[in-house]
Amino acid sequence: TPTFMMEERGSRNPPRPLQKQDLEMFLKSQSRDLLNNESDADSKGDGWEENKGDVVYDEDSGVAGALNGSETKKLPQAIIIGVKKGGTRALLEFLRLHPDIRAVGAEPHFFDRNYEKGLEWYRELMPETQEGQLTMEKTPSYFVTKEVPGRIHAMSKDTKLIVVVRDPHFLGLRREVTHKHFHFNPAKGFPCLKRPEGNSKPHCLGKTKGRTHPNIDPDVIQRLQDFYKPFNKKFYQMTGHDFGWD
Ligand SMILES: Nc1ncnc2c1ncn2[C@@H]1O[C@H](COP(=O)(O)OS(=O)(=O)O)[C@@H](OP(=O)(O)O)[C@H]1O
Repeated sequence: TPTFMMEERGSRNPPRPLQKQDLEMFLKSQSRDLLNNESDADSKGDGWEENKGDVVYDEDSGVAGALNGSETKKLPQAIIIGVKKGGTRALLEFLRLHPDIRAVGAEPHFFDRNYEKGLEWYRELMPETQEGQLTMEKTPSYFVTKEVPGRIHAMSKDTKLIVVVRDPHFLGLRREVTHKHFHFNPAKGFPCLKRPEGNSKPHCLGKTKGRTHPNIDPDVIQRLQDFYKPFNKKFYQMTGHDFGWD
């Protein structure tokens, strides 16, 4: 992953404050990672690009655009912090169908990799919102970074942290996303996003979602189950729910 630097290595120039073009350059340099590898062929040309483009490149993202009177950029009130490969992209994309949710399509990695850039840098990444709209982001690696909980708490103790394990916890939103927004894709084996209005094809996210899994040696599976058993048990106790994973 390319590293974004404010000061060139070996440069004699002193570090300078973050500028708008720095942010744009950073976003472009990180776009594969930020877009969660969603630049795959099967997410192109299906009429859904604006979902992510809106974040990174559009005027509407606020990265290049000016705010009008009623819109502001807010720090996120809810963050999907993990788990990696838990379906976090799908959850965010389905949540974004709701008109009261605005989200960064890319993964900002603020609380793990970019923390030193500061909260204003982070806020600047956020989409503009109107009153009543929730701001969200998802970076699943937050879940495995020990500094993250303290850092999020320091930003706001009210931020909701969402962890996808199986049934996602929703956010007290009115019922807007319904069965009409889901289209089951048998090849992928999961539901894809659908816009009930218009004729756009269902959007199944990128090639990295719904990959063929290799066959795993049963001994390895057994070892993994044995290893995770005590952690799962603790997790069931914490959540008050036996997920039956072992
Ligand atoms: N509805 C829907 N849409 C898209 N993807 C879905 C969905 N449901 C589950 N999955 C599976 O979720 C896996 C990817 O999880 P993440 O998006 O959290 O991955 S990542 O950590 O951000 O890279 C990825 O799993 P694998 O394909 O096994 O890697 C997806 O197949």
